[in-house]
Amino acid sequence: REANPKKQWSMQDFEIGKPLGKGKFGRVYLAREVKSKYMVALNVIFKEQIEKYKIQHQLRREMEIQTNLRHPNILRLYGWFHDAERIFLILEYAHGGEIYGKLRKTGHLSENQAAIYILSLTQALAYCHEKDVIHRDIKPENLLLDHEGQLKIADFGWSVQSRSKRHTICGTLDYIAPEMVENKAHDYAVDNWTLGILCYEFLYGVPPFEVESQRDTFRRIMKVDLSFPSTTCVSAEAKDLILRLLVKASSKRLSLQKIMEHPWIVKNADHMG
Ligand SMILES: Nc1ncnc(NCCc2cnc(NC(=O)Nc3cccc(C(F)(F)F)c3)s2)c1Br
Repeated sequence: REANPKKQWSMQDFEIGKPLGKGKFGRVYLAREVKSKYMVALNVIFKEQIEKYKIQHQLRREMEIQTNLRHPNILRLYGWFHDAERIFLILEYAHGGEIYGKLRKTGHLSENQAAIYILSLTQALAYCHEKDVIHRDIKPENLLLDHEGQLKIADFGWSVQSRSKRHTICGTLDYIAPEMVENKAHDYAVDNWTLGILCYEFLYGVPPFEVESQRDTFRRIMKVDLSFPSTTCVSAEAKDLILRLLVKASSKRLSLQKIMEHPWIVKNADHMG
């Protein structure tokens, strides 16, 4: 069912329900589109916040990027509207809420569940990278679950259209210096690093470099100071995948394609995709 893209939406089209969570600059509510009775999530953003932090361009970029993305593991942005003081994002409603909640409740996920989520994330990121989109802010808070437990990447508020568009526009790549090419590769590889962080967090219940002070976390990341607590039993294959993703040299991180073929994924993700 495709929302009519041309339609001008307004508050009159929706009945507002319970709050679903706190957004960055406002709140998210469950809402029902009156005519179709379709359930959506309405993200209410206050204009004075957007103006205060001068992030109008980011919000506009999210809308442009999101309207072109269609993937089972990417939360849909159906449209938006605004009134005098607020902007409303009309979003796909993820009935299962944030993965964060599930992780906090269970402590850590089974290898099977973790592998299914990592495979879904990898497929969604492969799709984004094909469209020259880098999310850059993949974290448990931005990962939602639909009514079937399917993972949905949400909140492209920090994503960018990568520069590769400009390369192709200028036609030849012959004159691009290696560091420029490396730089492009570097852009994409941030999401691969994050997959390693998430894989660790799904299996151990905490991110690998979490320590009290921000400074120490930064130091541990730069040293890739990684250890696997023996308190939680995790397979050697899972550790192998994490070690191939948490690599300082961005070009040396396992590619999205190679993640999908990794023994731990092949063995544990029963390919729900
Ligand atoms: N159960 C649920 N089912 C569906 N959704 C839920 N929560 C909303 C998840 C989001 C998806 N997309 C988002 N996008 C933004 O927030 N964008 C945004 C907002 C302000 C400023 C900016 C910017 F200016 F910084 F770009 C960008 S939030 C929940 Br809980």
